[in-house]
Amino acid sequence: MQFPAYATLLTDIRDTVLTITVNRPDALNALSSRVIEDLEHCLDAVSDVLTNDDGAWPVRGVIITGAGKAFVAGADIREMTAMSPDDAHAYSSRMHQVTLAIEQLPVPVIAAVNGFALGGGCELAMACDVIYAASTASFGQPEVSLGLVPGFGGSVRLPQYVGPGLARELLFTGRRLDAGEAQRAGLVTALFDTVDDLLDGAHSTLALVARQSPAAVALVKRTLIATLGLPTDEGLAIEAESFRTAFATEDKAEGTRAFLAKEHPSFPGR
Ligand SMILES: CCCCCCCCCCCCC[C@H](O)CC(=O)SCCNC(=O)CCNC(=O)[C@H](O)C(C)(C)COP(=O)(O)OP(=O)(O)OC[C@H]1O[C@@H](n2cnc3c(N)ncnc32)[C@H](O)[C@@H]1OP(=O)(O)O
Repeated sequence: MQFPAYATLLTDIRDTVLTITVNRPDALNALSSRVIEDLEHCLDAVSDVLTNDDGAWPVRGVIITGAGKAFVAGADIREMTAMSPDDAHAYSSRMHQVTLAIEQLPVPVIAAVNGFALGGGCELAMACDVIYAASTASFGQPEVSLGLVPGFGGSVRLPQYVGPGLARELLFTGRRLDAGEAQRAGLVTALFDTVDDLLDGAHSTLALVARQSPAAVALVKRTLIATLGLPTDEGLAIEAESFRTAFATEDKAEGTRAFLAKEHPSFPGR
């Protein structure tokens, strides 16, 4: 799978794992209009390749990380100074579509947070399926210190990650969490000493995913997102439908066959 050269992103595919690196280190990878456009195009390209039904899965997992000492230090404050309220609403809506595009990718997306994940950076990480962090990472939603409020999903996703009480404290104070506090709060799933260990850890997790049924992994991601926050009975009804869907897949036939034959499955991917 080939990607065009993006002005603000680096892309690299290794062993079916696509790594997307936000690459504006001089501005701590701040989300400019150009970064947003590049993210939209890159995610569209991945989605186009993965939403066919030929069973080909050139990408089984995605890592999003940042170049230099930041993951993403938020929306570009320079660009926002001249932004009108209507433009701000339009960009917020565009960024919401970026988060939804990440959620709709049929493969797991790991945010490998290597440094500052603030404002839109923390929100980008929370749109991913799992957040891994290096000990150098920090998180926060400092929008109130700029006279702003979150515009990239933080008001919705932060309470889902850390609970309503801590989310309120973080959004009201704008204070940061270091990597350890972020892990204890449930925002970070795994903590690594160095950025190299962080990226290796994310690759290792996605290598384990790549050994599983692509169709089942895509289906369970879809189910997790569809049921998030629903009343239990409604969530269970969606799960039952997903269970039905799995039984119609070639992967289910292969997975159950291989187990009984005491073989490793060779999943068709559909
Ligand atoms: C017209 C089109 C506009 C499209 C763009 C806007 C899209 C809007 C989309 C909406 C969705 C986003 C909504 C989000 O919820 C809102 C936000 O994210 S608000 C911003 C939140 N982030 C912050 O407040 C962090 C700001 N940065 C800092 O506090 C500090 O930089 C730091 C991270 C603590 C690091 O401090 P230092 O180590 O001292 O480093 P410097 O401060 O010197 O920074 C180095 C260099 O980077 C520049 N920079 C840092 N952060 C940003 C930023 N967010 N935007 C722009 N530039 C940034 C900083 O100015 C320095 O540059 P230099 O002075 O060297 O030129």
